[in-house]
Amino acid sequence: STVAGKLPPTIPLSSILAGLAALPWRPLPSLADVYLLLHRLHESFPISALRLPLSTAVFISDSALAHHTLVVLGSAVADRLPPSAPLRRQNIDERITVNPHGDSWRLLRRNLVSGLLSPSFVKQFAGARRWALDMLLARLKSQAAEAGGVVRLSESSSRASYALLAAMCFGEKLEDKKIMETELAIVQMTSASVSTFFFAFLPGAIQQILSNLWKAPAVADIIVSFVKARRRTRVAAFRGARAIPPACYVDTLFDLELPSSEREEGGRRNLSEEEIAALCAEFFGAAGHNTSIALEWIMAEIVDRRDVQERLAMETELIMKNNGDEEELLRIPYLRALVTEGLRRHPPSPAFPRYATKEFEVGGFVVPKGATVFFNVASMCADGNVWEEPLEFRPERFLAGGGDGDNGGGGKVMLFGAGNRGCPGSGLAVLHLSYFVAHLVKEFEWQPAAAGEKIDKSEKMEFFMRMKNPLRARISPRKKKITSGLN
Ligand code: HEM
Repeated sequence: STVAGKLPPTIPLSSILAGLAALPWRPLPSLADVYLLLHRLHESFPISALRLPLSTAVFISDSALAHHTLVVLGSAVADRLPPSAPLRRQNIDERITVNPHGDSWRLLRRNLVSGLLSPSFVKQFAGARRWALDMLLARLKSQAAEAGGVVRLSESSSRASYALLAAMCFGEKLEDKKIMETELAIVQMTSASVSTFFFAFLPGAIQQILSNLWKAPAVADIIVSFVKARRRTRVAAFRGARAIPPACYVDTLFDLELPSSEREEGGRRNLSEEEIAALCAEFFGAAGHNTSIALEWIMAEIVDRRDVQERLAMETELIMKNNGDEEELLRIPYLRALVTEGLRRHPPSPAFPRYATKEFEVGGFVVPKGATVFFNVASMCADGNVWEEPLEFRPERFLAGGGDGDNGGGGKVMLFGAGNRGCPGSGLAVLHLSYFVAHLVKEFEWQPAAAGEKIDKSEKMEFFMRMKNPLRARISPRKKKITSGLN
């Protein structure tokens, strides 16, 4: 039945044109353009709609409305927009991020959450984290030695982040060249899905024509080859009668059974190697770049903040005295506040889409069934009605008594989405960020590359919001401050 009420206001064409005029020109607007446009328009429009010929896009830029929609009305937006025809041809439909709310989605998500992301599994990878960190520190030291103390963090940090994820995914510490190739493959797959995002809004027949003209790249061979290699290792172990418990993401996927197609009703089936590779690619895509981009932003914010670095180094050092295991690291309130504030100030995913599976009402407006609902995270994080001085980087706001709540913003931060489809990897992301930030600051003192230089914090929207000019900073070994008298 129809809910009484009206559709959210449409942003006037004049405002959209003014916003578009300010964007770089492209023949087809990309997802990135939508994000940028939204960000510029959010203040006047906490909720708005754009009627397209075949569907409606709704944009929510207000945290209270977003929270209500995702958490209270959750089931109304429990799906994401189905992939467009050209992307469907890749035979990679079984993915957590895009599967409709149903059995396959539930099984795949549960497999990830209760497998790879479970506390015991995560703990198992402490060695891999140390290995990736050592790789990062070594690269930074050699860069600094070559360039008079100056480093560029982004390349090294994304390599370390991919190395760690590859270890979690394939159970193997890959050599540098293979990590680089994996990273490249994921970047290519991600940009293909970004550039075809708008296909999904076109009529089916046009999508079909486009899918004949343009073929989305299949899952990269390199990822399929890692899956096959892992299968061989497992078969060899079984032959040797060694029962091996699942040790990485791929292992859990080999063992998983999904409901099978209509042909064998009620039956179950295992995933094919290509499907497993697609799920691995999804894991890298969801976890890789945004973590390393967030790390770069956090470091950019603290390069010229000696006070922040010293406080963190001091608190970390005190904890490290007691063994310094990762669980202790996560209990340092200042570190947690710093990471959360970094994510708030520079959310790597500035918006995320959902799909309205039924008509619903929010903020006095009606969102029609079939609408794509975009949650505009960047606007919520920069909302002056919610945050005191939102453009300032102030970790203290997330400490008890800090004014903005001591529990990650008390529901005000939507960094990881919310509700039953919210990001399942938020804990892992925060762990990895805390781990890298704490060690980078414990190991080095960070300063602008040239004395007195201001860090350029301009943004550049690709699939993620990254630094337009990658961070360059000067590092030197940190001198220990804590004297024995403090212990
Ligand atoms: C800084 C890092 C990260 C950010 C900012 C981030 C952000 C997000 C956001 C905004 C969503 C959409 C949530 C929603 O619709 O409510 C999402 C979904 C998702 N994220 Fe993350 N994420 C991060 C790291 C990770 C990691 C480390 C993983 C590892 C497994 C991961 C896996 C996923 C998956 C599988 C989904 C889809 C969930 C579903 O549709 O059921 N993310 N993420």
